[in-house]
Amino acid sequence: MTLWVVRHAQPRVAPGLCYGALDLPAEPEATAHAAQALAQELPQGAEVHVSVLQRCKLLAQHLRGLRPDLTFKPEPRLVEMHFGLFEGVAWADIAQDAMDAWTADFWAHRFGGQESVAEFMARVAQVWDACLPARAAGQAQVWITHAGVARAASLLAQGQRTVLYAGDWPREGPAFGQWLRFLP
Ligand SMILES: Cc1cc2ncn([C@H]3O[C@H](COP(=O)(O)O)[C@@H](O)[C@H]3O)c2cc1C
Repeated sequence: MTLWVVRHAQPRVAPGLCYGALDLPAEPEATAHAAQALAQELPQGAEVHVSVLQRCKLLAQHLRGLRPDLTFKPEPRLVEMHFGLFEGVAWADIAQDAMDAWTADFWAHRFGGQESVAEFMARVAQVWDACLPARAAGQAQVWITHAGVARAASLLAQGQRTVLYAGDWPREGPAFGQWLRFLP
């Protein structure tokens, strides 16, 4: 059964800031608009796993109002990758050395000192695997989450669980308020 991976609507953030797990608010109007579109798309009785950051919770809250048939579960493992010391810092103000250290060891380095791509992929893979039995049993699954998580899901859908080189990290992800669909 299908898995929908939905990205929250536009967050309120200055352009050029590095934010991953920073708990930014989402634009209320854009969120309401995204919920309307999603409410028309999702099948009856789907199970919705929601990142615990407020930009995702707000979209889930709107969706709940429109679709009382859905069930919602908070899922901390669907939060965006944590950039540690660099959360809330302008990308332009992050030292080139820090960027280079990450590129040199993309998989295992903790950019900002908090979380590596390996650790991030491992927690997203846990949720992916946990959803498989329900999908196999015909229960549609939905994640309300972030761009990095959606890219991780694209890799998992192809059976790829390791990304050793920065150049192999997917470029394309859903735009704000949009989603990817993974068929059975
Ligand atoms: C390896 C990696 C590199 C990233 N660079 C930016 N983001 C992620 O952090 C930001 C927050 O996403 P959202 O707006 O959906 O909450 C985005 O720019 C997204 O691409 C990354 C995520 C990962 C895993």
